[in-house]
Amino acid sequence: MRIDVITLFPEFIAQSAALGVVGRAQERGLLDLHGWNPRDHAEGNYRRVDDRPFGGGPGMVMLIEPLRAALAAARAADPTPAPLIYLSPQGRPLTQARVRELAALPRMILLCGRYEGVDERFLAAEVDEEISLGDYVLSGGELGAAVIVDAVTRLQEGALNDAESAVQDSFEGDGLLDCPHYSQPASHALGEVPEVLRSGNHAAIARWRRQQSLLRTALRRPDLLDEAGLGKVDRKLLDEARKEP
Ligand SMILES: Nc1nonc1C(=O)N1CCN(Cc2ccccn2)CC1
Repeated sequence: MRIDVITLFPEFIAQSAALGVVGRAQERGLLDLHGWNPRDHAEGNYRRVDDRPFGGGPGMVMLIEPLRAALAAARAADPTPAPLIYLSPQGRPLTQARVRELAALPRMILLCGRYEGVDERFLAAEVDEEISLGDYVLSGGELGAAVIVDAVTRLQEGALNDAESAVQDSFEGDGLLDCPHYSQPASHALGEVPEVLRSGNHAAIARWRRQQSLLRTALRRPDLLDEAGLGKVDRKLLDEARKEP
């Protein structure tokens, strides 16, 4: 998969993608990541990329022409069609379902806004989709871009080893929250490891983990439970867990 990121801080994107799974995916040729800085395409001595908003008000707005030139350079670098996705609070909140759809694309171009945003004429003319990381205010779109790069790269074939795939599946597979996890020591001042996890009874362990995921989801994210469409077995497990003291 190829991802192009239009950003005033391409080094941030490169550094955030250099580590762990994403760094390994780049080494394996599973991810082809490119940064495009509008400032490299800005005219004049000061290479302006922003200016004051018409109508007054605080902050600055990113100018059309440097963005158009950076986008043109990105598209000229590779003929593969790609949607232009703008990270913004006005976008659709990012979900794992959308991540899965994006991960299936051959290429995408991510636009990271700074300041008060981008000239609306550029957005209207060029942006295919707006995605929000969540209902809070960041300093720019770069963190959102880094999140999308990470989340879609993890879904590229060959990006994860078996253990990492199992973790991904355990969280993503059924849309429930993960169960609690424990390791050494079995006994600690902070508490004991649940006996079932030390029983060696793999059926009982699987049942306990499923039940804990269901209970945790019911308590913390009942909205996810509704979406999960539980069957009879899961409902019975959850009812049993809810009755426990
Ligand atoms: N929440 C988020 N999920 O994605 N991005 C954000 C986010 O807060 N930001 C900060 C403002 N930037 C510039 C901006 C300002 C106003 C309108 C549109 N764009 C975009 C990125």
